[in-house]
Amino acid sequence: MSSGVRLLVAPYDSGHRDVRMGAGPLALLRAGAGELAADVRVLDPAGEWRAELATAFELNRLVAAEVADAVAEGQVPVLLSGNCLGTVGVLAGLAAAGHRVGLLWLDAHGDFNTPDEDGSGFLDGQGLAIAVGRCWRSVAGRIPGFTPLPERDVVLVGARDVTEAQAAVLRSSGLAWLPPAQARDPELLAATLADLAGRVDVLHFHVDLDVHDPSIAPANGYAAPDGLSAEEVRRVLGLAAAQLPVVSATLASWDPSFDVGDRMRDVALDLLGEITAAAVPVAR
Ligand SMILES: NC(=[NH2+])NCCC[C@H](N)C(=O)O
Repeated sequence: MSSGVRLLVAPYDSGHRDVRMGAGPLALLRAGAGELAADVRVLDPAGEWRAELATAFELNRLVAAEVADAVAEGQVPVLLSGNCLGTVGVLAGLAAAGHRVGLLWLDAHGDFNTPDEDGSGFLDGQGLAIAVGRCWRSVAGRIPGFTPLPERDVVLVGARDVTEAQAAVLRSSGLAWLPPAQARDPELLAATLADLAGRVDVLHFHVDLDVHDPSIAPANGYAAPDGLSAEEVRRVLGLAAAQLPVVSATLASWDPSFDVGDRMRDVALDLLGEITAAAVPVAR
């Protein structure tokens, strides 16, 4: 039995507080996200100066410290984040427990861009690339506990809004990429997760809410068609939890200004409830 969820709230998007996707975490908190948690911590970098790269990595250091502390207390860390990049901090914080961590990353995008190829200049589109050590290694290396995850320990689920160039990079990488059609195939999904379970001991469950189909409501300004239903996302969680202990989670990238009748908000809250029920504290 766990001593509960420690909910970490990182209300930033690209260094800006409580705007755009950075508004999602506090809106979820106002809608009751903290009710199932034993502890809620809102994270803010020290000082006044904010800059996209520096603030994002400072947040990651705060996340890593909180995650390490939560794990030491037998709690399950769950991060509500404006940016996907926050998962890098969660992975770093888990490291102290000494397990081989697998990463299940649900997203409409690959977030696998690297700076020299990324014409958009959007740091958060590089989050998964950072997690596996493809870029920003020096600043990521200053997150306590950070070590790049082996690509073969990553499963990317639901990514579909990818250019040909991005797809080529994903295909030639070591990670397993299941676009929506494959992600909807329970047997393929279970086999992919079973394969992962042969290599890792525990799992981090990462969800960019834009993995969902925008017919629910667009999760953010990057939403793309042919996404998963809320039920399909919950099924991914269920299949994952059947194979591996899910020891932490991230819900990221919900921009409330795109929501319609609070539908994506409620999908996020439901999923948070499912995560709270399914997750277990990492054994130490
Ligand atoms: N973390 C995110 N919100 N990522 C969205 C990235 C979108 C952008 N079009 C890309 O591929 O590169």
